[in-house]
Amino acid sequence: MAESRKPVISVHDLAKNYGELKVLRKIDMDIYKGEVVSVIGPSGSGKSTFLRCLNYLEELTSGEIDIGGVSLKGIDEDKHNKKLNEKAAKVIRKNVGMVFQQFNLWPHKTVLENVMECPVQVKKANKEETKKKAMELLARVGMDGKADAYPTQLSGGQQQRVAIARTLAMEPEVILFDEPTSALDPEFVGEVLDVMKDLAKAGMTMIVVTHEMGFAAEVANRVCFMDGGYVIEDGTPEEVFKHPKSDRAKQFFSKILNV
Ligand SMILES: Nc1ncnc2c1ncn2[C@@H]1O[C@H](COP(=O)(O)OP(=O)(O)OP(=O)(O)O)[C@@H](O)[C@H]1O
Repeated sequence: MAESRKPVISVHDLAKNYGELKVLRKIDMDIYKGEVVSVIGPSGSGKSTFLRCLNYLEELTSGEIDIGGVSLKGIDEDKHNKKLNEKAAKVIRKNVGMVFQQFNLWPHKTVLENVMECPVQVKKANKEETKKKAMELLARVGMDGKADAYPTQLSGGQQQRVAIARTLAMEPEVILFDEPTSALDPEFVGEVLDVMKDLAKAGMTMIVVTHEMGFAAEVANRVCFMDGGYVIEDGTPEEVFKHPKSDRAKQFFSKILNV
């Protein structure tokens, strides 16, 4: 049992500065297999920066992130950590997928090619097998009928579902979602959330920066409320939404939940 409680991601004393601006101040967090963590908080509180540090899209100023035994370390402690981080990131990115607000599909590749690209190029996987698997993943997100379409021929919701299939194609252990529905017209939000709900049900470990309080309340089993570069609430949706300890969270929820 002890083995299963080993965190998938362990964040210790993480800080991130942009010059003088202290964006993340001191983050300590362990994330376990199968957890669906919603990261919420006011604009500018550091949510996206935190997520981006987890797969080294941002350099860490200080502190440490451990993912599956591979570490990223702050460069304030030792400048040489930058080189080590770059090496570590190559391993980490194979285990940690990311879904972006703006989908980031390759515009000149078809839907199927988008999903096949990383396994074939990065993992050097067999093309025929990858194609079969890519079609299964497209079916899983309801996009197998559009395998030969190009991204510009799709709605935002459809593009985001393809982006999720593309991420799944790398068989990640964890998926990071950075405001995956924020760029969508309201009518397409539900279809993307439904795919994310299915992933959560299937046991995928997910960290989701979102303004969708409904998703956070219904699907997440853990909610982290960030403010000013700190995680100031961390608990079940019930605990954080209904019984926040901090005045800052109480204020924030009373505004957005209209209570
Ligand atoms: N590359 C950068 N260079 C300088 N400052 C940055 C950079 N990226 C983010 N910031 C600043 O860091 C702070 C936190 O940004 P971040 O995007 O992490 O916040 P957020 O909580 O995700 O906000 P939002 O909900 O509006 O997306 C903001 O003040 C932002 O302007």
